[in-house]
Amino acid sequence: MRKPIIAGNWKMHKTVAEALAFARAIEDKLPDPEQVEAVICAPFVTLPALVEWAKGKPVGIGAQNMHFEEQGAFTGEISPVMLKELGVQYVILGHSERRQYFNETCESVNLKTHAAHKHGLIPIICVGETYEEREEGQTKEVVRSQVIKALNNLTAEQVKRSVIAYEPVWAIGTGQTPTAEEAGDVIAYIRQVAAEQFSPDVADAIRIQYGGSVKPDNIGQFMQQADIDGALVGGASLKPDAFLALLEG
Ligand SMILES: O=C(CO)COP(=O)(O)O
Repeated sequence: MRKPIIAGNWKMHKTVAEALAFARAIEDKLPDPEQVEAVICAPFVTLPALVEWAKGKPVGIGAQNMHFEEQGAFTGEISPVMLKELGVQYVILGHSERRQYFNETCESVNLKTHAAHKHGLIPIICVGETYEEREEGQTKEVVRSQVIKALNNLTAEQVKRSVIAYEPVWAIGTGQTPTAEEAGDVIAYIRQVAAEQFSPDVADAIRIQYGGSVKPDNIGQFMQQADIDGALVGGASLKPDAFLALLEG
């Protein structure tokens, strides 16, 4: 059985003070970790305070990006070693905003995925088609290529520990979503790609989230799809009540 994983992606929101105010507002209301894995992916500068706060609580803390090298002359970058030392457990890789604005490529996502596993971080690997690609009927082709490249040369055990987030680019921050059935269909296809690239056993273990305009009032329909194992949520994860409602499904 795959445990659902609901992750908030705060993007470039919240100062340390705001992050801690959020943390205090949810800390007594977090759900049973046997039922759902709750994760907050926050800006780098808030991670030390959030990791400290999260100790012993049923919530994991993640970063939103990292470099693939352990150290070096990469001004402005953060390495997996630095995240690991802090006690960060997850890292979002290949988010469409990073692909669009910060030159992230399928090749760098693959290097980062290997680096994440080397340092014991769980990668949340984002894939998804643009509006134009969807209009041209290329959704599955695009997603297939992104998944195969991201997972290239990983071991079966590493893939099983990875999380994939299917985030159609046109659904991010727009209030538009595919239907739950459409999202479920693409996610089932991603599982099929993982079965071909690795094995049915690996495909059965890897968790695949849906992301893109997920809110408390629509998460239930996505979670009802057999192949959808959770959600990666932007805007709606910023408010304590909404985040708690998302965790309740
Ligand atoms: O990009 C997203 C999560 O990574 C989705 O953002 P929204 O939930 O704000 O659409």
